[in-house]
Amino acid sequence: MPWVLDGAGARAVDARLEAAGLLDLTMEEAGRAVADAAHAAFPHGAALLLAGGGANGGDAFVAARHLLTLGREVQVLALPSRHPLTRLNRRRWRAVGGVTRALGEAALKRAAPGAGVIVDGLLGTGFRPPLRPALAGVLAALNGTRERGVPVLAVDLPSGLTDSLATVPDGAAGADLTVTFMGLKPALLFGPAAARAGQVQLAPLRVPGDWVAAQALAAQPTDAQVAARLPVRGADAHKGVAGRVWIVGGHPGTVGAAGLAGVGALRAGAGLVTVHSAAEVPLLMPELMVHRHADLRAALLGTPASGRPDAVAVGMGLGPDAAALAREILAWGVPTVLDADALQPELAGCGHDRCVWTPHPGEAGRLLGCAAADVTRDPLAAARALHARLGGAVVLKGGPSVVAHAGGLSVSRGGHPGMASGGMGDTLSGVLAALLGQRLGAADAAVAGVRLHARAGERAAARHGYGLSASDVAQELGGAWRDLGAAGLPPHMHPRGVKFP
Ligand SMILES: NC(=O)C1=CN([C@@H]2O[C@H](COP(=O)(O)OP(=O)(O)OC[C@H]3O[C@@H](n4cnc5c(N)ncnc54)[C@H](O)[C@@H]3O)[C@@H](O)[C@H]2O)[C@H](O)CC1
Repeated sequence: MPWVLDGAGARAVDARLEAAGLLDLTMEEAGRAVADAAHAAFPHGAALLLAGGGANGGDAFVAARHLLTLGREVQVLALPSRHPLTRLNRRRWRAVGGVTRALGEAALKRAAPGAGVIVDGLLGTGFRPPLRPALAGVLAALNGTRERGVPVLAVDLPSGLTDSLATVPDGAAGADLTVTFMGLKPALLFGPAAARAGQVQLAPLRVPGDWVAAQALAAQPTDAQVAARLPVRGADAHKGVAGRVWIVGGHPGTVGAAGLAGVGALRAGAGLVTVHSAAEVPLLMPELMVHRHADLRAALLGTPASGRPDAVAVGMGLGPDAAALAREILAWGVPTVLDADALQPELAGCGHDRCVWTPHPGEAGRLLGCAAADVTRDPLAAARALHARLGGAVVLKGGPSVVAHAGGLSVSRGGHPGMASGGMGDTLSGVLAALLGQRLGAADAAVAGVRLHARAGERAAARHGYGLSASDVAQELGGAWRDLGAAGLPPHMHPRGVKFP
């Protein structure tokens, strides 16, 4: 299981490693992983390693030693070594004949132009902004060299990024490849910080798995683990057992939202999908049942309990009265997806444990009473706060999306930037409602639905290129299901029982 781990979590694991006398071995393994990655990705020319005073610099000294044994020409520029293991590995570097010169802006500018790769081991999880002026010039020179075409490999995270945040502090370095240890740092997953890190490789290191799991902020389930959450359908299934789903949405001007949610639900396996709207919703698929109601509220609330669906998605393009209608639907107690106009602060406390709430950062800010920028700065904290307020499962949409539920946080993998287009969230709501209708709990539906949708987006991008429509993505949902490895498996072979948060 790949974990998401911030600097505080990594330090807690380090403390256990140190108490066990293993921290030196862990740094050796970390530095060796850096050397192997640098040699594989940038096999030509001299390697120039930049070592800071902390343990991040210690990793760089270890990497220098291993690059030498791999036959590379190696230069090291270093700040004074403060961490005991950094001093130890600096001595070991000298013991194998390595030379260390003092790092400064001028020394870097002299050494960098001929390098085949620069390894940035200046600042890792121990960095606290703002950047001190003495290092600002060094990082500016590093960025300038990279812009002129010399590739940079960052150790753990690019120097000057804050491990747990998606924002980029002034003066931070960029990298082409980042080799990170034990767990993915949030900065490597979200927003502009992630864009600075280039390609990310996780070196889990041979640390007891439960030590890392105990400190992890979130999980990033594999596709096999996601597949284990998808519903299993017997060979004798019929539409009545595959879930009756209602889509409640649409308003003059936003009728497509409800139709797209309906398509998402059908493509994610719902047995019967009915769209209820106060407006004329286009019939995007003839298999959808579309009802226009002069009085939507009266029509829905007049339904006897026996006629209620197995799952509802409410809010997509629903318009100004969405919160009142959503409140009454929530009182039914049926599994419910709340999206778009139904994501209103006054509904906090009205939900139940079979609800999935699907805000994007703007809607999340509205629910939390903060700016969208506060949400995108620390999406894990925002998702946790939303779950504390709303319960059930929360899908904080983004690239990647975060799912918060009673078992913890889960970060989705994959997707495609072309999915940033109108209607994509409506389709997701339909997918989630379909999974709830097929008897998945809120957490399973949220984790599996988000990955299914992201995988469909990857497939749509492969087929259509960059600009993707929600309809393109919906068409790929069946293939995405198959890609995840779940469809067609008979129940006794289905990989259920894999537990993860
Ligand atoms: N558990 C693991 O994942 C392992 C990680 N390792 C590496 O250890 C670093 C973290 O090491 P630490 O000594 O705690 O901190 P850093 O080396 O990142 O930074 C300390 C260094 O930075 C200076 N500094 C702090 N803030 C600023 C600032 N604003 N401006 C300038 N300089 C600053 C500070 O003075 C120190 O000198 C982790 O990232 C991994 O690379 C280990 O290898 C073991 C396993």
